Amino acid sequence: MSLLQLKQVEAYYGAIQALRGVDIEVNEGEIVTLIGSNGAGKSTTLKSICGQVKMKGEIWFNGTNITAQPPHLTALGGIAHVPEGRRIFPRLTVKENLEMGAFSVKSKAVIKERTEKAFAYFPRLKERYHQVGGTMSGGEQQMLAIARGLMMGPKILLLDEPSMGLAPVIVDQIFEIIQELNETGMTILLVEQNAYQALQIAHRGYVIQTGEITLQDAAAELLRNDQVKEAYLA
Ligand SMILES: Nc1ncnc2c1ncn2[C@@H]1O[C@H](COP(=O)(O)OP(=O)(O)OP(=O)(O)O)[C@@H](O)[C@H]1O
Repeated sequence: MSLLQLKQVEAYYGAIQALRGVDIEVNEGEIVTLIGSNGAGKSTTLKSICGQVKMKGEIWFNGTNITAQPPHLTALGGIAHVPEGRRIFPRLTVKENLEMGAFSVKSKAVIKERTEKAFAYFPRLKERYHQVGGTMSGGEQQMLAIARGLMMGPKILLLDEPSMGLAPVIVDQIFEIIQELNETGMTILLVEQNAYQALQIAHRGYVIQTGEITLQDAAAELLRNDQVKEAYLA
């Protein structure tokens, strides 16, 4: 069943058009990856889902038209956006960051349960529970950013370049956790420049070039595709 659907999405920064007729569908239970080079429009695609950019076209989520819905409502509605660059609260502890992620959750029991669940995926964060976020390593901060996204109990995770700037061994860990999250039921839209690794864990993928989707296929097919190999896997 289709959980998220972008229909003919166009996005603009003032006079600059960043997306042109983007159609993307994410089914429940899938990892879908959106790959493309610098400036192709990957982050803008996620921003358009979360109401952070001026757009035309339609966005449907879980049977509801959420086009241009403001970001806090998208979050409340079950979409967790983990933006590029690990934007955690650097002066707050791991605990406080996670609590901020659950901003609308009133029940302490639910917050506790979700924190425990997050620790099951990210044991490192449990060890760092009272540490100030900004003093942790890049990989730990990325883990915290994802864990914070989980605190609202979302139906889908939108991940913007979780591998950016991290050492290869840490990237492997992050991708493993993404796969685990998916195997335990989370639907994921993964934006990546690291096409090879993203396609390894994804079910399907889309290629975006200067704001347009130029290819879409099963991830395994994209890994074999000559154009993809030449442009993104070299
Ligand atoms: N705030 C902004 N103002 C003006 N133009 C912007 C803005 N943000 C992005 N753009 C432009 O929109 C286009 C798409 O950018 P976007 O950030 O979505 O690309 P991306 O594929 O995510 O690449 P990157 O990995 O570099 O973030 C680019 O041409 C970029 O220069």
